[in-house]
Amino acid sequence: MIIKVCGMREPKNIEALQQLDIDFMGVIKYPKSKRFVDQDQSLAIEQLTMNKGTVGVYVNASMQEILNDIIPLQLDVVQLHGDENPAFAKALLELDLKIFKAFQISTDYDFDSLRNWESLAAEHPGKVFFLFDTATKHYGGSGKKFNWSILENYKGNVPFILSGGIVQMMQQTLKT
Ligand SMILES: O=C(O)c1ccccc1NCC(=O)[C@H](O)[C@H](O)COP(=O)(O)O
Repeated sequence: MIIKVCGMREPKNIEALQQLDIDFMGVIKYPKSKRFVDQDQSLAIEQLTMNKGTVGVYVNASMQEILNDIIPLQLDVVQLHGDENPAFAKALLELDLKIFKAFQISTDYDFDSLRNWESLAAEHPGKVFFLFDTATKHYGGSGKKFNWSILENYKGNVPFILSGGIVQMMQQTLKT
C-alpha cells in the first residue's frame, strides 16, 4: 500500500510530514483550489530537503506550467486531475516523471472508458497509477468518500490509489 498526503503548503507542515511513514506528499497546483500553492510557496518548498516523493496536482494545466514546477517542487509524480489525455501523460513519462491519473467516480462509472489509459500504463510498467476520487464539479478536494464497492466493476490491472474523504479511522478497512 502507498500513502499520499495531499494539500501540503506550509514548510513547517512539510517538515513535520517528513517524520511520518508515508510515501508521497501532494501539492495542489490548481488555482481554483483552496489548497493552491502559489509561486512564493513553491520557492519556499524548493529550499526544503525532501525524503518523500512529491506529487504536483494539476487540472488541465499546460505542459509549460508543469515543466516550470519540476525543479522548485522537486516533482517525482504529476497527478493529472482534469480532462487530460494519454498523449499528454506520455510526454511527461518521457521526462522520467511518474503519472497518477485521477478519475472522478460516480455510481454508474464506465470503467471501459479507461482502456486508452490502461494501454499507456502497459507501455510504461510501474510508472502509471490510477487515482479514483469522488466525483465533484470542482474536480477534486470534495472531502467526501465515494462508495468503494463500485470498484468491484474495475477489472483492469493498473494499480490504483483511493482518494476522497479518507480519514484515519478507515485505516483498517484500507488494509483489507
Ligand atoms: O484538493 C483539492 O483542492 C483539489 C482540487 C482539484 C483537484 C484535485 C484536488 N485534490 C487532489 C487530491 O488528490 C485530493 O487529495 C483528493 O481530491 C481528496 O481530497 P479530499 O476530497 O479533500 O479528501
